[in-house]
Amino acid sequence: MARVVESDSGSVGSNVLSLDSIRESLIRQEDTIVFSLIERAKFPLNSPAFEESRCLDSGNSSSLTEFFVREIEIIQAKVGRYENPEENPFFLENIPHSVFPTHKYPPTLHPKALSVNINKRIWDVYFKELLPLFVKPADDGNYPSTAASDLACLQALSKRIHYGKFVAEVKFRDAPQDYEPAIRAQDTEALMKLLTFEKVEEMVKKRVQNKAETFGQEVKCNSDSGDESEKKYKVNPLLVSRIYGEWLIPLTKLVEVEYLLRRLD
Ligand SMILES: O=C(O)C(=O)C[C@]1(C(=O)O)C=C[C@@H](O)C=C1
Repeated sequence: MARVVESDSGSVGSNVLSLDSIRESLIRQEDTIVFSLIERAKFPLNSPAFEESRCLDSGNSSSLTEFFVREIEIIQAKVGRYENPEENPFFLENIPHSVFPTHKYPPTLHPKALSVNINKRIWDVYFKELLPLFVKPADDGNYPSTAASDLACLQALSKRIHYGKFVAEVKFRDAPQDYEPAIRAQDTEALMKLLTFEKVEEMVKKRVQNKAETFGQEVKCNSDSGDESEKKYKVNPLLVSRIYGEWLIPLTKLVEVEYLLRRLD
């Protein structure tokens, strides 16, 4: 098995995969996710930005955040973002082709991978369930910066969750004899059982808690580190662990199952 070319951004650049290399990438992505949550916590909820249709463009009814994400995705598509199988747009329907020659990514995934996109669900989960947990319930009117921060979170979460396609592919290649019967039977429960490693999940949750403690602690100017119990964090580390345990890991597993169900098509 397993020669893997991995870039510093933690992305997979070869069609030869291993579970270790994929997990390394997920670990690197934790940094991006934890930092993006910490950055978002600078702003209050600012719910009118994503709840109210405020667009003044004729014939266009969308929230400021939706408008912002759509427009940014268009420009990012034009420079080739979505040629990369690790990236999945939120607004698929208006994604243009790249206007530059693009890198030819090795065809690592089954072609049906393209049809696995749960960004609508991620959008709803993020705004309705996650965001209210870690930002102040207030409105300071600073919607453009808030929307930019939301986009950073959404893209980091979406990439992590859709990485489930790569995890599933490598698990399938490592043990096709185990996965094929469950895929042929379209047995989601059996697939879920096969791909679950509870010990790994526990490690992930503990590690992201540690990262949130390390990256998000308030740094004092004197060398006296003081009483541990007085330490303050920009985002509650236990909450970051919970976000992984209750949302990110289950959604990643959902993507794994959805991908596997199509793997023999
Ligand atoms: O590392 C794996 O094997 C994965 O499938 C990823 C992941 C996760 O989301 O972190 C999901 C399912 C496993 O139970 C363990 C971890």
